[in-house]
Amino acid sequence: DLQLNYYAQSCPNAEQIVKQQVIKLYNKHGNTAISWLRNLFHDCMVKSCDASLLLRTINGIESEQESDRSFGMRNFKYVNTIKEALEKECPMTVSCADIVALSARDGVVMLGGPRIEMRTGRKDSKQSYLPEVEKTIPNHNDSTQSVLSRFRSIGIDTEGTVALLGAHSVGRVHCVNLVHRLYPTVDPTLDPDHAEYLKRRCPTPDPDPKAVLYSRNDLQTPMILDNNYYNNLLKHKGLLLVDQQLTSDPSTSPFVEKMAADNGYFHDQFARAILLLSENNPLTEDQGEIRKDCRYVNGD
Ligand code: HEM
Ligand SMILES: [Ca+2]
Ligand SMILES: [Ca+2]
Repeated sequence: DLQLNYYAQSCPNAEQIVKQQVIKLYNKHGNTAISWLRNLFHDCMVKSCDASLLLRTINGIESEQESDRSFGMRNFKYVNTIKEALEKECPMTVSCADIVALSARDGVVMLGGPRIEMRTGRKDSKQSYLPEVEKTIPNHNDSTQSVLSRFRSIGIDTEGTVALLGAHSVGRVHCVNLVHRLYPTVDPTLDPDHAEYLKRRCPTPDPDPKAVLYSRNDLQTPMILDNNYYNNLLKHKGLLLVDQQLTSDPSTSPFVEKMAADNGYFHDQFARAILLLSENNPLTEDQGEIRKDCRYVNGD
């Protein structure tokens, strides 16, 4: 079972080492902290927080990273940096799944978000579940009700789901995920001035998917996990349809308004929901393994 400080005996410095690495990486590449947060969502939502996301395509394994839903994910190579630091101190002891969880927790702190007390003891999967990704991770233009039902299926309520989408207070969106709101006509739920700005960022209706054209989610505080996301939604400056629609669905709009007015309330709800997400269906003792390299299952 998951417990606080699971590695107290087996690797007493484990959590400290993850934190040190997250800080070091943040100081070199600030956006690694953003990646750790998105990794938690994409790993924990698919089956379990089991590092299934981190496996590469090889030997019959089809990586979840190859799904369209994983578009834009970055910095996977720096997970290995964290793992290597742990292997040096305690070989084969700390799971990649716990690295996903703890790095997200520490990344959130670097981004000015809440401190979250997380339990550990997750095991790593022996599979990556590529076909499951589209069944569990919503698409950027799904309806609010379909998004809510996916989160509800892993025990996260409406308030928690609205808070989790506040992760889009940091990071970026590539033009391929935006242009349908700009061309041929501008989505009427998008602020016209913001639409002009986005058209300058994304000048053509069919961007090359390999091109790096993108816009930042939150122009005011792009690197801070704050409630400015909700203020942007109220100003019709949400980038994805799933973002903007939170203001028009009567089941979510009251929470958007409350979170826009109160950053402390947003942080409390965000912390609560991240905890639920991070404890979705963990693998226990005999169901998984501790990978030596987060990219590959252990060889025999
Ligand atoms: C309805 C649910 C969600 C959908 C459809 C969704 C979709 C997306 C899309 C399309 C992008 C932009 C990818 C790109 O173009 O590069 C993105 C970025 C991001 N998402 Fe979500 N997301 C959802 C929920 C979440 C949740 C729950 C979290 C974390 C708790 C999260 C964290 C992030 C982060 C941090 C980024 C920025 C990544 C970066 O800049 O590298 N998202 N999301
Ligand atoms: Ca997983
Ligand atoms: Ca922000």
